[in-house]
Amino acid sequence: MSTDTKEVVCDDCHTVFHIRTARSYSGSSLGGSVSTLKTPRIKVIGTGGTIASKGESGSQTAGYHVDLTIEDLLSSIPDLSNVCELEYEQILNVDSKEFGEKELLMLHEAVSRSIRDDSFDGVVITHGTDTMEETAFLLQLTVNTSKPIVMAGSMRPSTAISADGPMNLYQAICVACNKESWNRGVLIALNDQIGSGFYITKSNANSLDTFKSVIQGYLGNIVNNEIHYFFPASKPTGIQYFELAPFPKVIVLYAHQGFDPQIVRLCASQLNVRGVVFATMGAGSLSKETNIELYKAWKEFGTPIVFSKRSMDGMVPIANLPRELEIEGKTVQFDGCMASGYLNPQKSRILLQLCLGASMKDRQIADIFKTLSFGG
Ligand SMILES: NC(=O)C[C@H](N)C(=O)O
Repeated sequence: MSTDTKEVVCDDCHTVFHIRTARSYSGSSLGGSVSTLKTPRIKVIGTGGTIASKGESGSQTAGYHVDLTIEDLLSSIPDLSNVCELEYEQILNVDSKEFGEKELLMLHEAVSRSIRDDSFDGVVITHGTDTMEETAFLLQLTVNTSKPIVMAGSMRPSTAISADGPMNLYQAICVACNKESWNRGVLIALNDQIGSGFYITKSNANSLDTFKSVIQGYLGNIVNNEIHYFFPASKPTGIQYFELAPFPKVIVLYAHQGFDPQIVRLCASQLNVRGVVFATMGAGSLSKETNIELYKAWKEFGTPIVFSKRSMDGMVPIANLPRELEIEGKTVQFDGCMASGYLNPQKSRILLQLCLGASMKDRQIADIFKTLSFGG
């Protein structure tokens, strides 16, 4: 494998990045799973996460730290030269809890640039699993392409006995090489399964079998180098694309018994919050008092409120929104509330940010949620 290293300075934050590119050349395709005649060419973008982490011993599966480059990771996979040509780029090396606007913009730029490059057949992103679903959702709504974008991560650090990273990354690269992966949107390939980045969520904080979208299901399965898709290629229902604009401040509030409704006013009045997503109880339940405070915040500060849910599965239907409220004997119309449909709070937050970034008003935002998050 030949390697070139170049230094690039980020215009935005002036950070110096060492971008390493390497190519491996190969002959045969992989166990019948690669259906292109030419050897696929894949861009791998490294951002960090547990997959790039090291612990002190083989049995340590918590308290480890990011310490491996994407080059280290790729060189731990022996069979890659039989699969594709690849080029890699390290844009970040952080735990995914550190992802914010700056990191997302950097990743978005690197993905868009790689997708525009006709020489690449697909893109693989290594990423921490904690916020992988958020990044996948954002990319899904901001990068319009038929090429596969596949996210890979791991639940065990590279030093663990039975580390899952190398196989997960290998499989993600195989998924990106596969012609059947085109036109399916952003994919998350982990633990032998392929899921839609639009819907899938991390369901277990520790287990290898963590990414689930129980109602929507998996798109495919990977066994012994074979990739099996269960359905023909399609993207999530109602998909549409947004321009990336500066992210307006949108927060998620978590509802519970005894929730203090004053928090809503505090956020809107003191913290410059432009939108609120609520992880409601059940399918849109908030106390009467909380709904009244939400209405007041919307009236006074124009803060749209998205009603999402604490439960991993199910949805918030429009019928459960508090569209009419009784306040001091008068009935008021609360048009600033929207139902998240099937989207969880963290994905709803990103959608609300994209809508607000596009200067959309309440009704347009409600329409976007209806089109995008109700599965048609
Ligand atoms: N499994 C993981 O990747 C968790 C890690 N904390 C991260 O998200 O970066």
